[in-house]
Amino acid sequence: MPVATRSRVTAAGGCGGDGAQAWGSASAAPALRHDARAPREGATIHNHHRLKEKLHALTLLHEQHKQQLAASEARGAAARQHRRSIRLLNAAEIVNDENAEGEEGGEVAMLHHNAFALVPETAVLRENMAPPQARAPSKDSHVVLFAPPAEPQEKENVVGRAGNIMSCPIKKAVFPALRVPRAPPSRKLSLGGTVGCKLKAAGEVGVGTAEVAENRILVFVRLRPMSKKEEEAGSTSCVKIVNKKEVYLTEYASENDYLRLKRVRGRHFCFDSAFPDSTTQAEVYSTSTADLVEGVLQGRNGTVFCYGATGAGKTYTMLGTMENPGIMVLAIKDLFSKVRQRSHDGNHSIQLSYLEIYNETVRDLLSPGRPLHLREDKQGIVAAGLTQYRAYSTDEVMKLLQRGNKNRTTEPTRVNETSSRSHAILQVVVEYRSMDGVNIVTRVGKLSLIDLAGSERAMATEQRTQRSIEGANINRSLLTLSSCINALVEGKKHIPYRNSKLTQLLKDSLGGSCNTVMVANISPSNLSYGETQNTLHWADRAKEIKTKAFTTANEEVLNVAYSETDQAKLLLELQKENSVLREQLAKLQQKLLTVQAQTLASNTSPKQFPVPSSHVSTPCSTQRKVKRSILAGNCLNTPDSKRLAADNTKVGELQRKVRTLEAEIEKMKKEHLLQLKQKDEFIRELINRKASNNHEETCDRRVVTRASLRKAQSNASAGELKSPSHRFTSPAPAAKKRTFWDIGGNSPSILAANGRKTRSHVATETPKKVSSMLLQPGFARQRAIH
Ligand SMILES: Nc1ncnc2c1ncn2[C@@H]1O[C@H](COP(=O)(O)OP(=O)(O)OP(=O)(O)O)[C@@H](O)[C@H]1O
Repeated sequence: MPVATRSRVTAAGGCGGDGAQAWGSASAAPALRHDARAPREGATIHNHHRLKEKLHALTLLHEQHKQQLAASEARGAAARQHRRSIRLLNAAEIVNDENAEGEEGGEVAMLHHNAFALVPETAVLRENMAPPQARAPSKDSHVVLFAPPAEPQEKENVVGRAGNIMSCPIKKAVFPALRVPRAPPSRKLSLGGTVGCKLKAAGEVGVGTAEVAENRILVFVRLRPMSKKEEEAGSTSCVKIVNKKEVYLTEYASENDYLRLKRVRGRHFCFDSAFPDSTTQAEVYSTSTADLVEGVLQGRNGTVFCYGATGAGKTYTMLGTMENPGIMVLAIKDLFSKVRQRSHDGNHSIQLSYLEIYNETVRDLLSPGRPLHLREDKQGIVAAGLTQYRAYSTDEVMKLLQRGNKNRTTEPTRVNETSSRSHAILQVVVEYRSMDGVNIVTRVGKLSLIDLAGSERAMATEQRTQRSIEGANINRSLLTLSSCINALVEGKKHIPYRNSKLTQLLKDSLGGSCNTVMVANISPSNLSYGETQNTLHWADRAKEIKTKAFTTANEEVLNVAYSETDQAKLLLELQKENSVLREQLAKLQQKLLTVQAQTLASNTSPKQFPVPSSHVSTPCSTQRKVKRSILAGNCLNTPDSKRLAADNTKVGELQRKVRTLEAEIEKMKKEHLLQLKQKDEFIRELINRKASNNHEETCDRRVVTRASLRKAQSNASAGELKSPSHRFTSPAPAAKKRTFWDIGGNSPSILAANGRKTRSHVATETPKKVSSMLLQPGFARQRAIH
């Protein structure tokens, strides 16, 4: 962070002097108290003298002690070994070193403890001198020797407020020279492994499920391995993960700095968890994020953000590589597997969006285009027009992530070849619906996974112009982040969220109802000491941020009586009625055809009779002529003519009947068409109502069609998250909601004109150089750490 840390440093060499004072005063205290009780008159000079004598005696005693030590060292120091082992035992008790450090770590710890163990003896007489054990570490081994920590009067990071334990409230315990920072109080709504016990299983959380608890941001620190570049530059390790919670930062004076030579400065920090460089991605995920994913499934919002200097390992932690996927990938996998396990008790839908904040503009990474605007609505701060994808499988999400990462702005810096110059936020919204008797239970949880841009100072990037602007903007947002953290810690009423886009989007995570985790990434190199110190300082501050007690799940219960189910039923009934009407219409049409066929047949039948040729042209002419002949009275009363007349009458009747039927069918047709039209309109209206309800309630902008309804119903009946095959192949066009921003915004020329580079640009420009998994089917940049 741009704000300099108030470094509370301790000088190892100085500890001797301080130790001597402390020791001397501690020993002399009873005498002083005794003297104070003595009568004042005539005793002052005498007391002073006695005191001087005592001090002298004590000094002598320690001289002897020192000589004894030297002698015992020469003789093999059997007795001292015994004493030391006792002290080590004591020290181990105090440190409460819970972790089972490896063989190597154990060795370092021993050296550490030995250094502390000998301090009282050596420190007394050698003011401002480092104890013999606190020599400079070898470059090859990267073993850090720890000097005794500072005395209490040197601490500035003491307990601030009740309950807020700062990083270094090191207490003098059994062994006076060793002070151990107390672990931060565990979050009451504990997410560290106990969430499963505290939170009810999915489906059991009812409305207003309450846990009266206070919440605070959990802070983890992750140390990355030393990079090849750093090794080549001859850097040494300045960070030590002492145990599962403690980090010790050491600053070595340069060889030319005679004033501070041998005065090794150090500082202890304590976090919810500290990950050494050997920690796997899975370990980081399970400790930091797994419980948040569980919470999201139960309707609680969760945020994880990685903070640290450029090249400290933020993107590695968040995205990882193909071989070692990071938090984002592991969280998505976990989410889908959990949803699958619970598919029997409801319907889950997963939607995601991916955006970046670059130079104070918000961009959609999945559908790049024009900048998005932030606005506040019921759900909090949202980016208007951001694409929300409905995802059905992990593979689909992976593809979306890869696509988004290619669009992310990157640039090489001095420290990191493919440095992310923007803050990236992946948001996953999980919606759960189930029927509970007559009620529909809806639960919505949002998981935000954030990879922040490097918090380096301008020097670290060694760039001018564009990089300087970027740096200024990155720093602006991170400065605002630090201001917000400060304001939240100090309990101020006004929190300056609006000062940057990043803090606006993080508003919920920092000060809202959200389970928030911060992963502070640090480099071990002493060349990055300043950045590491800053990162640890802000991580330490962030520990104190209290988020609102998040006791109730984002859950809603809808009465089925007048709800979606009712509408769905009505729709079904109407559809049924429609199909019945259609059937009726088809039958009538069939009937009409039959009648017409009969008519035709009857019309043609007179041909079979021996009719005078003049009468046999067409049925109509026949009829006319017959009529005429009858009217004229010139008709012969023959059997043939009688039959003809009867046939004609029959035909006439049939024709009338046909005409009546035709008219009737036409009428029915019209009526049915009208009815169908009305019903279609009604259905459309219902659908619109339903869609607007959905939009208001869940911001689900899908357009519901009868087909989708049927699909949803069948999915619900199957009781699992189904994945239509077309969604696997190309989810993007189908799921895309935002069309406005697409107009001309995605052109590479526009991006180039903006002076912004994305990973896809990097991929096209320098295909050989890029070993990044982000640019290939993978996730994060891959750079060898040797
Ligand atoms: N824990 C780790 N184990 C192995 N390699 C790591 C680890 N952390 C980081 N690295 C490597 O260090 C390099 C820099 O890491 P990364 O890109 O994640 O840094 P960053 O903090 O995101 O930097 P920037 O802010 O500039 O984007 C990468 O090559 C990455 O693979």
